[in-house]
Amino acid sequence: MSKTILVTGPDLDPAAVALAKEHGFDLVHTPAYAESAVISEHLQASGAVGIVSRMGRIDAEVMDAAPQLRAISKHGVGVDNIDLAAAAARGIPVLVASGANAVSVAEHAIALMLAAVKRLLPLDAGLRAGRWDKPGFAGRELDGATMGLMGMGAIAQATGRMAQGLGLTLVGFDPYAPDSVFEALGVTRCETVDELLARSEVLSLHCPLTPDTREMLNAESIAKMPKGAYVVNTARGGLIDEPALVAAIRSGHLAGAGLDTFASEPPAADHIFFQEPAIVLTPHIGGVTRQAGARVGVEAVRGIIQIVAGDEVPQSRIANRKLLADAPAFANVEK
Ligand SMILES: NC(=O)C1=CN([C@@H]2O[C@H](COP(=O)(O)OP(=O)(O)OC[C@H]3O[C@@H](n4cnc5c(N)ncnc54)[C@H](O)[C@@H]3O)[C@@H](O)[C@H]2O)C=CC1
Ligand SMILES: O=C(O)C(=O)COP(=O)(O)O
Repeated sequence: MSKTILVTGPDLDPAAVALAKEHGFDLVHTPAYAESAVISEHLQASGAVGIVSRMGRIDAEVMDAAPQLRAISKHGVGVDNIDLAAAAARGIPVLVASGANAVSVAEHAIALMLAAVKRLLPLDAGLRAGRWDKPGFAGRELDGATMGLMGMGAIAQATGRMAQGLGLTLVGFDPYAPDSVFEALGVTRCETVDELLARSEVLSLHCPLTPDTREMLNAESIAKMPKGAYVVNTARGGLIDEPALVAAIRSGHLAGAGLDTFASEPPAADHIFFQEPAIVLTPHIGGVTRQAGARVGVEAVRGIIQIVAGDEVPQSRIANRKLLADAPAFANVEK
């Protein structure tokens, strides 16, 4: 059996590369943001038994190009780019590195919030262009404001803790999280998304992108937020109807936004966000720190090594565990 792992995107952290090498695995790469057909070609040419998924879709077509494939490891958490059902139908576990990048992404959410609320980028740009934009400027304090957390998982919890340090009060919505998660952090549980929206002076998105959450923030739902509120999105761009967000800022209903992710990445050069100075933008970089990169890379590679070796992997790390349990025995894999 081949001992090759295909990474869809840039190099992994050196610690992950070393772990692969130690276990006799080679790492090969596709270009960043490769189309499915290009990923398929790389899988066939390399005979890879595992994929570390960073960029690009891993769909049924890709899996069918690689009957030798044993495991798919997300380089992180969000598996919206992977067809979980197609993987389960082929007996392929999809692994996630839960929590491994949570602190880095939470720090990024706080940075985006502060940059948007304190208008750091327009003020910096004005100063560099020779303006002293102090007369007439009125910022806002965050102490005492309410932050709404959409999703109460690892990143939301870390963001919430940091926001509490700045004096924000927390409310949250997560239909799947137990009360204990809210209670441990002192977060008021909202029973509906509408209640969350109505209470959020800063709304920070931390839920996965699914059919239920796609464009959950649109013209209608934004209208339910308080006037002058801010949106922070370090989760997935597809959670937001992007033109509706810009329209709400231009109408004065929202005061601004801090966004790390786009509905389509990388965005087109003329993306509507680039014309709106009240939006602070970063290129899906929240989890890209040396510290998180080491933890995530090692977890991602370790998961593939364990599956290939037939070792137990904690069920909580398998994103398609329920689908796998229901799937017929897989006949198409080289054991
Ligand atoms: N910007 C970046 O670099 C990164 C972005 N992400 C994104 O952040 C998301 C959250 O990551 P984690 O907190 O680590 O994941 P997590 O799995 O710990 O938490 C996600 C939470 O969302 C909840 N949820 C699911 N459906 C929901 C719904 N319809 N409404 C409200 N809540 C819902 C789940 O119950 C869970 O508690 C990921 O799905 C990913 O898309 C993750 C890591 C890096
Ligand atoms: O964990 C996630 O879902 C991510 O978005 C991580 O992205 P990355 O592979 O660190 O560029």
